[in-house]
Amino acid sequence: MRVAACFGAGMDIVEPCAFPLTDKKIRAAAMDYGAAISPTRHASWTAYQNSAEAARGRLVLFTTAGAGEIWDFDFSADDRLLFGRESAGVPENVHESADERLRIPIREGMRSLNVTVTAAIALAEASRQLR
Ligand SMILES: C[S@@+](CC[C@H](N)C(=O)[O-])C[C@H]1O[C@@H](n2cnc3c(N)ncnc32)[C@H](O)[C@@H]1O
Repeated sequence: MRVAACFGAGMDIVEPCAFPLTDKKIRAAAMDYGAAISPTRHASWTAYQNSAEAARGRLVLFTTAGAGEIWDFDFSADDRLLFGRESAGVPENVHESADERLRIPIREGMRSLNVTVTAAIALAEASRQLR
């Protein structure tokens, strides 16, 4: 939430979320950034896909199994950036729903970045391109 707030991005949370998020926990996690961002919650992937939030732009999934490197990708202002669970990434059907699948290259032998770091790198690169 802090990363999204700092980069001026909106935020959606699609259940099942890896973090046990109650409204109270969301407020606590947001600290004083809560005024700057108010995540929209979706009960399931299907609910998200049928929502107004999902009606525009490309769905750009960040995944260690990404076909393309983030550094070669041209971001658009209405792209929706999608990140997976800390434990297991995204399920196969979500992976297949994405319009684009991007990888942040990391050192060989390293499994993955954590989701917040991934989001920060992705939003920083998108902001750099669209500034
Ligand atoms: C800790 S990772 C999930 C690890 C999980 N075992 C997997 O293989 O997908 C959490 C999320 O961060 C993002 N992520 C982590 N490292 C990444 C990388 N190098 N490139 C693209 N996305 C990455 C993905 O969205 C991933 O679902």
